[in-house]
Amino acid sequence: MLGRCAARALGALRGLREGAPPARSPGPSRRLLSSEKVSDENHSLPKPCWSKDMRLLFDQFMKKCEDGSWIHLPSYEYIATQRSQDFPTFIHASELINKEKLSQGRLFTKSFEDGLGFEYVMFYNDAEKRIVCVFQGGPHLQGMPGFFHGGAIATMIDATVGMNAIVSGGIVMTANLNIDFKRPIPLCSIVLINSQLDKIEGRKLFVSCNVQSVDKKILYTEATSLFVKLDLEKKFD
Ligand SMILES: CCCCCCCCCCCCCCCC(=O)SCCNC(=O)CCNC(=O)[C@H](O)C(C)(C)COP(=O)(O)OP(=O)(O)OC[C@H]1O[C@@H](n2cnc3c(N)ncnc32)[C@H](O)[C@@H]1OP(=O)(O)O
Repeated sequence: MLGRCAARALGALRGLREGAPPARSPGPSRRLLSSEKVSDENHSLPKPCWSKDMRLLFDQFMKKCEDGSWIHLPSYEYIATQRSQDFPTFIHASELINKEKLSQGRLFTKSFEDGLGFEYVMFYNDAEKRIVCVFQGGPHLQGMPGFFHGGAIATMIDATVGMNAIVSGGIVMTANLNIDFKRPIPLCSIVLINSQLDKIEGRKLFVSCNVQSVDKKILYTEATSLFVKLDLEKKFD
């Protein structure tokens, strides 16, 4: 059975609608703060740009979801801020945030054309409080020729441990992220990001992770992180 936090966070990720379809859906466009129309497409479903191996891993994890021990997490390009009722103070009280610009906000990892940047899908195990992210990085994530940029790896790590913290604890922000880059990751390869919630102390959530090759023979990266649950009474300005 999912914990309350996880269920709420998952509900938020699904558009804050109980029972909203997690599947790819051509459904109605969302209306953000401006009149701009945006897509409701769930990007965590197979696309033509996914490699055969990525698709295979997706199918394997979807199989694990059948008994309910794993959950396939949806992901969207846009977070409709007026629906993010869990952090109204944080989003709406700050005079620093230009509402028109906010309406154009787009999740960083979803701002590349299909196949060129971050292609990924995450699976969550509530009993073990962990997430596995299957990540296929595209050619526009290059750093040293032939390898992924360290910032791109850090981004995917932050997204994965961040999601682990959100589904485990609610609305959090990254306070600290330590990364050991042990081996360069070949450009366009597929890797597994294994994230684990280690402990919760008050508002602090400690999450660790590693990045491995699909056959688990190569340990590319290790990381530890601290997420702090937002104090919704505080103003960030
Ligand atoms: C509706 C749902 C929608 C969901 C939608 C999902 C969308 C899909 C998202 C995918 C996932 C993306 C994940 C990306 C996540 C980011 O990228 S977040 C962006 C980067 N992070 C930031 O910009 C955060 C900037 N920092 C801050 O705003 C504030 O420092 C924080 C982190 C909120 C903490 O501030 P605060 O609430 O005032 O906390 P504070 O009282 O100072 O400290 C609380 C405790 O934490 C400790 N602490 C704080 N900072 C540190 C630190 N750096 N080191 C060690 N200890 C620390 C303090 O010592 C204190 O400890 P105790 O005394 O309680 O033992």
